[in-house]
Formats: sequence, C-alpha cells, structure tokens
Amino acid sequence: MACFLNCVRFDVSKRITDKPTSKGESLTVSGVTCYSWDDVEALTSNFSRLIGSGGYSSIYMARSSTTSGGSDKAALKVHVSSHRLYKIFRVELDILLRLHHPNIVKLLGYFDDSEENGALLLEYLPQGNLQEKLHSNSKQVLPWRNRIAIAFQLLQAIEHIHDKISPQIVHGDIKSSNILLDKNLNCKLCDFGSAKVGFSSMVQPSTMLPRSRQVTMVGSPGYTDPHYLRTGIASKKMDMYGFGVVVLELVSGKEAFSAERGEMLVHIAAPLINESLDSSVDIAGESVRQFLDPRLSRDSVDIDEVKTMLNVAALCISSPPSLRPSAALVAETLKQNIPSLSFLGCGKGV
Ligand SMILES: Nc1ncnc2c1ncn2[C@@H]1O[C@H](COP(=O)(O)OP(=O)(O)OP(=O)(O)O)[C@@H](O)[C@H]1O
Repeated sequence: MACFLNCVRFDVSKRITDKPTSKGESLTVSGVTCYSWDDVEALTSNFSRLIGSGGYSSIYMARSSTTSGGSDKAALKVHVSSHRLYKIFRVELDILLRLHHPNIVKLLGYFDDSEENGALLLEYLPQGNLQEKLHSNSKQVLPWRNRIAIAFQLLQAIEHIHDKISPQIVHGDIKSSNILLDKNLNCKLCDFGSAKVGFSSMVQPSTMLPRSRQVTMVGSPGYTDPHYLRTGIASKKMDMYGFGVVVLELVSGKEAFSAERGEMLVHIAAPLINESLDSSVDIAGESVRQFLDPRLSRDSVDIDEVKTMLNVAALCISSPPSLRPSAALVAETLKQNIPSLSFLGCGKGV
C-alpha cells in the first residue's frame, strides 16, 4: 500500500485480548482456507517471528496449514486493527481470491472477523523483497540476467491484471518493496491493498481533498505518477509509470527516492530519459555505462540490453499517460530485443 502512511506496528497480544474470537472450524474453498483466530495463533506459533512490516500491516513467519502434515513455510500478513484499514484488507483479500498467476503472490488462507480485523496467509518468499536485494549493503550483487528476468516477470504479472482478467485490476502501488523473490529469484508481485478494480478507478488523491478530509496517504515517494497526483485519475498507465521506475532501479542499483539526499531517481535519470525519447539520437554508450549499477561486472552486462531497458523505462515514465505503452507491448519489446530472456525461461508467456 502507498507508503506516506506512518509505519504502524501493533501489539498483537493486545489485539487478541481486545478481540477474542471463538475457536472455529477452518473451511477450505478452491484451495484457500478460512481460519479462526486460534488457527492464526497456531500457524504463527503465537506471532513468534516478525519477518516484515509495512504501512498498515506486520508480516510473520507461519506454517501453511494447521494440520501436522502442512509444515511448508508461509507468511501471515496481519492488518492493523481499525475499521478504516479493514477496508484495505478486504480489497486485498477479494483481489487475491481472484488471482492465480506464477508471478503474483499466492493466497493460501485468511482470517476475517467482518468488522476490523483481518489477516492473509500467503506463500512464503524466502529471498525477501527486491528493494532489500538491490539496496542493502549485502556483498551479494543481484546479477544482470536476474534483473532482466525480474522486469519481464513483473510485466507478465501486470499484463495479467490489466488485460487478462475481467474486471481488470490496477495495482496502484508498483514499487520494488512490493516485488517479492522466491528461492530462484523469480518475481512475485504482492500488496494489492491500493488496487482499483474495473473502470471505477477514478479516485481523488488525498492531497486534493479539503484539509479536514485528508488522510496521509498520497503515494510512495519516487514511484507515484505525477499525472495521478495532478488529476486524481488512476489508470493502468500509473502502474506502467511504477514499472518504469523499478526498471531504473534495476539498471542503476539506486533507490527510487533517497531520503538522505532528497533526490528522486527519475530526476537523476532525466537526461538519459530525454536522450532516449529523442528519436534522432541513440543513447550514448558512455552515459549508459555511467548510469549502470557500478557493482555489476561490466563483462556480465550487454550494453544493448541496458539500452533496451532504459528505452522502455523512458516510454513508461514519459507523460502524457496516453503515450505510455501497455505491459503487453513492453513485454514484446523486451522479448524481441533481449534474446537471452528465452534462455532464462521467460519468453514463453503463461
Ligand atoms: N509472502 C511473503 N513472504 C516473505 N516476505 C513477505 C511476504 N509478504 C510480505 N513480506 C515482507 O513484508 C514486507 C511488507 O509487506 P507488504 O508490502 O505486503 O505490506 P504493506 O503493509 O502492504 O506495506 P506497504 O503498504 O508499506 O507497502 C515486504 O516488503 C516483504 O519484505
């Protein structure tokens, strides 16, 4: 979910005392199980291991089932207990119940008290999120081939929600911390709490509301489409803007927004983006090399592949949104210009 919200951690034990739930029998429909709160406690061994936290939730290590045989790892996302945030939980639950795609995080079960408390049991992604992978000080550098595979798989997930299901879904918060990685570094898009379903996605961003009605959520710094902030129109092209920023992160290894320097990656990349959009010039190899993540060994990177990635990022970030390409078109462009994608098992589609 968009992250200008203050990071909220909450006291699980207090919440349980406040809202006791009766022991219920779990019900499984289409492989997704509805759990009681007692089950949730058992699945997480009483919330013993926190593995992540976001703007409105905490994520705990869990088991995939309460039965003794179900010992696969899972992740339990517990939403902050609040009537307002319960709606965000319902949006995410309703959407995940409909989504089945190899590059979208899989819902295994949920808890829902129908008032203000909810939790999602998700497949566990052991390599964490892309933001940590790219920007932590770890000596393990994400190889170039995995970066292009992740970009391509993210496109597959976006194309699925935009064009392959009905009603369509706009994710609304594409960013590197919402991209989880499995043990083979495959991409799994998560966090559908900001998503909009169908064509009813014309919403007013909070900055445009009268002060009395403002909430603190106005988008994730560095990723939010300026057109959305200006007009309040959320569309598929807003997701393509977020995708473009993620590609710039993959190429440069820089954060979308540096709080330290107060600097946005789209601004650092602006000269390259303009060069790329100028159809009369090919981006200069030297500027590309300067922008490229210095931790990547130059021998492992094909500079033409980097140019292709920068070209698609430029098209996705350029305004107006009507000129931005669809996820399907960008995927096709990557397939045509980066033949190694097929060796990574990425070119076949799903
Ligand atoms: N299924 C999972 N497996 C492993 N880690 C996970 C999983 N789901 C979430 N996480 C971790 O928890 C973090 C927060 O998750 P998520 O983005 O869903 O929460 P959120 O409250 O919606 O966050 P925000 O609104 O700030 O984006 C992720 O970036 C990731 O590090």
